[in-house]
Amino acid sequence: MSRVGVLVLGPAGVGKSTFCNAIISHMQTIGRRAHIVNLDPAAEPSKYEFTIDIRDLISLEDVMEELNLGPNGSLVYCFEYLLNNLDWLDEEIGDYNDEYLIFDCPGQIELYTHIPVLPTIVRHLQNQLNFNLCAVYLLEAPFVIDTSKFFSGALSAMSAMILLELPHINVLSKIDLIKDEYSKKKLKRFLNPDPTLLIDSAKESVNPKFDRLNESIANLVDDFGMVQFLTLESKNPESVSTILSYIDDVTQWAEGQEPKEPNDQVEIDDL
Ligand SMILES: Nc1nc2c(ncn2[C@@H]2O[C@H](COP(=O)(O)OP(=O)(O)OP(=O)(O)O)[C@@H](O)[C@H]2O)c(=O)[nH]1
Repeated sequence: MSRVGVLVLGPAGVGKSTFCNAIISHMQTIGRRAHIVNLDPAAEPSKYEFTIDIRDLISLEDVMEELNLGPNGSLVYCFEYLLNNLDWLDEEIGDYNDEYLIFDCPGQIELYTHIPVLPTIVRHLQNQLNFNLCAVYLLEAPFVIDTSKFFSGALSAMSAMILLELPHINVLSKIDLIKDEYSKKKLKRFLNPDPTLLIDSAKESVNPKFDRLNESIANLVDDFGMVQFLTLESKNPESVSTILSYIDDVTQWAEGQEPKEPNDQVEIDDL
């Protein structure tokens, strides 16, 4: 018996729900069972039905209306409410065994970087419900092709990695939006870059007084192995399938397989 949970994380609008739908669709096609767990109390309707939906427990709209709070305060309230009612989640998850649960998380990254909501849920899923978990952290490819934005995105991914302490897969989403050769070339530098190249590239566009800071960040990101990104185009089944195979590996779904080196399969020239 094994339970696999995939936490899909990343800033607002990066393509988390689209990826959740794409992976469910792909798994259905190949005859595997998976379900979406919606952890966003403000979620829009999805193509696939949520098997478990936090909005059945509490919704952002109700909290804003009844407690007269703003959207951020209401979101924090919803999660504190969930943490006080984790038995609801236990009951909903019930007996889902031998299948994937894909957790579609809200885009407010402070929920995993500033307040310990997701770390608490993660420990609960691991310790009480025996989940094998991994985090898939999405960043938008068109956003990160500037070095300074890449640093900012990589640091936010690293922060989630350190806080959640889970096997972590970084993904650059919306790769189909990188069309011109110049941008493709720039993006290629970020898939598995040399820190020296990152530093040189930062020097091209950032005020020299930040050189030492950028150098430290590039080395830190490199030391943590954080600069390895897979690429995702949610409409492309092959791209979704590649990410699924990494998830299978890190969650040991497919036993006996050697873990792959991220980026081995990334062929930016094929874009
Ligand atoms: N071109 C392109 N657009 C995409 C891709 N994935 C998602 N989008 C678009 O990006 C927008 C946001 O996608 P969502 O899946 O709602 O993003 P999200 O991260 O779940 O958003 P929040 O729940 O608000 O944090 C939508 O208009 C999607 O159609 C992709 O691979 N390529």
